Amino acid sequence: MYRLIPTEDETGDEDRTETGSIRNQHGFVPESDSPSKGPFRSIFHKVRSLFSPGHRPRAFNCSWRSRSTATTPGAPGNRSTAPKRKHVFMLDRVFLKRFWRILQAMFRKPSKAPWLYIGLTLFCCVNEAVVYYVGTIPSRYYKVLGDKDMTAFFRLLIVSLLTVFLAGFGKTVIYYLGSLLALEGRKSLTLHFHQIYIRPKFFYRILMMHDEELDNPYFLLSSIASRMLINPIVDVVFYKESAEGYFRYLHVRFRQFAESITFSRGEDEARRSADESLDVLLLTQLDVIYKELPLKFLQQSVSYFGSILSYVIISVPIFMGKYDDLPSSDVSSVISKISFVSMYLTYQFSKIIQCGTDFSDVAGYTSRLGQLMEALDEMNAELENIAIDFPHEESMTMDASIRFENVSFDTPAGDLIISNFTYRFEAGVNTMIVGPNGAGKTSILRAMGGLWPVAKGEIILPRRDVIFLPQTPYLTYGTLREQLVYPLKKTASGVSDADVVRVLKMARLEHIADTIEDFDMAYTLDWSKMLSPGEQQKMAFARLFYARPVFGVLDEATSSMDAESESEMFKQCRLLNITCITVCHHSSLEKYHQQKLALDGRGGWSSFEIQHSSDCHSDDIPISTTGVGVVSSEEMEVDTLTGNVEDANQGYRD
Ligand SMILES: Nc1ncnc2c1ncn2[C@@H]1O[C@H](COP(=O)(O)OP(=O)(O)OP(=O)(O)O)[C@@H](O)[C@H]1O
Repeated sequence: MYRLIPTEDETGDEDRTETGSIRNQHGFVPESDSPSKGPFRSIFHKVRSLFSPGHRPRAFNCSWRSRSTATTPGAPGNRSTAPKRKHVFMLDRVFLKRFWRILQAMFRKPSKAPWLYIGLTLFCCVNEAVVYYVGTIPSRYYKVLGDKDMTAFFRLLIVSLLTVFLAGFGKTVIYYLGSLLALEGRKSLTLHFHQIYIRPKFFYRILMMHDEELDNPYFLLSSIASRMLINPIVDVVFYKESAEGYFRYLHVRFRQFAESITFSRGEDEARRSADESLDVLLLTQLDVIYKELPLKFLQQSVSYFGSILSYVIISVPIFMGKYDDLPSSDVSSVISKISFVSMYLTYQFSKIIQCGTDFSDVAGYTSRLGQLMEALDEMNAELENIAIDFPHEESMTMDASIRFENVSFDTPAGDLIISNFTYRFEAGVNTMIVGPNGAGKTSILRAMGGLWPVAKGEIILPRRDVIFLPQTPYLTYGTLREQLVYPLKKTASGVSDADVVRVLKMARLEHIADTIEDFDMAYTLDWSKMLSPGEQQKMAFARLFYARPVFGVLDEATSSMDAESESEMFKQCRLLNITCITVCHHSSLEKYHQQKLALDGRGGWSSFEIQHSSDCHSDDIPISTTGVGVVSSEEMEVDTLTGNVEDANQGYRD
């Protein structure tokens, strides 16, 4: 039996529940928040609220930076009072800055995009000259036919056929170069994002971060037409892209949780949310269509107007008698030429207007990409500013240990996890971390792994000798050999077949070695679908046994295994000298550990040596007490496994 003093803030846990930003998240604001003018308006309103700064899909809800927003009106945790702020994305200095960054990313070395762009521009210029020449051909026909000049006619015929082919060839090359440029641009931009986004520490952080309001205070003097016609489109294109992203994300989640949804008969709910998000998406698309209508109208009108204008222009000199001296064939030729030139000019003018529509799309995408880039920048700066962010890495010394020195840190929502925590995980001493749900057991591991920053103190660990095993391991697509060496795919070829079989046997997965004949066959099937949850956890242990680190940090890593397999995993760890730091809920795991670290869920903690006599469970004696949770026989009893104050020791007696 052991006792803990609860910290002064008895309500801490409840507060966390109420203000924790992940608790109250829905894709949409409550109906009461929506305008009451029918479902159409209501859904439209949802479009805005869905992508308002306060909204985030569930997995994206946390940020240390936005801690204050978690408790302010309009923050995710207070959805019902969220003000409906409207984001407006405009053509302004921020847009230009973002656009410039995107261009830099697209055109950076070793991309072929710059050369393609230069080639495309040159070709377009040459082709424009050819097209112009083709356009003037009919006027020459008027002339040669009017003069009944057969030689000139056949000469013109050959020349015009050649130029027409040349123009067709030019258009095809332009299409080809344009497509290559699009592919190359996409490749360099995506590689750029991969490079800055999928990398240590960053990946997790960015997925956990908040949407930030990246409004800008700057405005450039853009034209009135742009303000009136293009800017509204930029705005809606942004929302359309967001809606598209959310819609796809939802479907990815359905795929991921298909089994759970089916077990809980959640198909109707899934369909409802899919339908709803489709409504939102379609409405944003409709919005884009409506907003583009004025531009389309202008564009179409200009092109029709051009054809009439040409005759208006030519009528002036004709009625003024300027061509009275010319033969009628020459007059027809002049009329044809002038009409072509004016139609050509109006066509080019309408293309400029078309560019406005296209550009508004580009501006919408730019807003979205720009926001992502800025968020990544901020995250980067944040990481660099956190002095004690990533635990110090040390190479292995004789004194192998993981040390927390006076460490305090909070959740991203600002709730205290642990305060002044000084602790040493010794190599050779298996330690279990226990405490009620939400006490911060996994958070300690997050801090250890550098996923969460610590506000104070220092964590020192021999990082290369620590491997983390989460409750749900990540299984990659690929061969069995690659699965075992994950994440060091390149080293897979160095693993012999005998080694593969050996570690699989240790992890009680020998049947997989029997089933799979070729360890290098890349299975297109998802491994996580081929293996049961317990087998997936065993695969993670197989990786651990292969890597043989000094510390294996196990976050409920055996929760899906049968008791015998679980025991086998700890036995193998002992044989391989892997020290286990285990987050768990079951007292049955005590027999594999020598030390216990108990969190009380209020920032307090305490540590105990586990006595391994047959009836000793209720007699655990605290061997060290530091920090907030000071042990005292006079204080409240807390069962650190269940977190249940009344039920203290019940689990042990059982
Ligand atoms: N990304 C996050 N943003 C905000 N709060 C979080 C986040 N992740 C966890 N928390 C909060 O941090 C607290 C500690 O979470 P943690 O996962 O460490 O608990 P735990 O002790 O491992 O719980 P369990 O026994 O249920 O696994 C919880 O209150 C949880 O709501």
